[in-house]
Amino acid sequence: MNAITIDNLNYGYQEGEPLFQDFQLTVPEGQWLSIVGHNGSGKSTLAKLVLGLLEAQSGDITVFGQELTPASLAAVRAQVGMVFQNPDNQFVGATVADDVAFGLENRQVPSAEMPALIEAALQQVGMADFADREPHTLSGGQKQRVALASVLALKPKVIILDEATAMLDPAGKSAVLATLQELKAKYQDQLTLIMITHDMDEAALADRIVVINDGELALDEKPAALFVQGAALKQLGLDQPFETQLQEALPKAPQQYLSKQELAAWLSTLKA
Ligand SMILES: Nc1ncnc2c1ncn2[C@@H]1O[C@H](COP(=O)(O)OP(=O)(O)OP(=O)(O)O)[C@@H](O)[C@H]1O
Repeated sequence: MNAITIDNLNYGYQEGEPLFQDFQLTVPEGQWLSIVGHNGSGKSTLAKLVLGLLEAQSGDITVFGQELTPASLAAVRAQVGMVFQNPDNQFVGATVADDVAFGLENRQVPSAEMPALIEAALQQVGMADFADREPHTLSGGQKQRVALASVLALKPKVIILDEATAMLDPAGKSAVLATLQELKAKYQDQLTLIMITHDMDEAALADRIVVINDGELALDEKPAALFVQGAALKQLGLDQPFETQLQEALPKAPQQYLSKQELAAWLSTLKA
């Protein structure tokens, strides 16, 4: 089954200025998809269209077989969670636990069931010990993990992360990405991840990367196949990952794509 199908999507913010024209994208259930593209290419707009925060001028968006319409909006949103870029704009609760509770209350989960659900969600992101903390006392990475817990508590089948690590320091970013990897390992095909990012190291974690360029799907590849396309990426305003640039600058390096770990292993075989 497909998690998301976007068919012949047409959307523009202004009349006569289309951003997406007959746009197509299918995301199979359980896939980890990265969406990359230069600033203003349409990535966030696409996420907002899938969540029904924006309404397409025409075309169909289907989430697990259910077409997105005003009538199905609530049912579709129940399946799709979203984590945004700014960790400070995502909190409504006075404490971490209150914040996770907020979404559950909206879903009218009986209050007797809430403590266990909150505890389980916080545990999954390694934040169970912070339940009573005020969100403003957390680091950026911790805040994003709580935002993820608030989404997870609602048991979504799809999580969209829109530049969710962009404002984090390296440690915060690593913690969020490690959490995502753990979640994916745990839920496997039960969880579809769509990660909008500028960061190629982050995109490398996905099963598949699509490059959006001015509302068009420019490239659609597995990470290893995308990263060797340096010239095409440059033309689309993107860089290869650092290790791929390094590999290509080394005259004797293997010609095929090497991950960071594989390149390090190859470098360590070289004699001084
Ligand atoms: N509310 C809006 N009203 C009018 N135009 C908008 C609005 N939001 C975005 N746009 C325009 O639509 C285009 C796509 O923007 P979008 O935010 O989807 O791109 P993006 O790929 O997510 O960019 P970034 O990487 O900078 O977040 C841009 O040209 C942007 O200026």
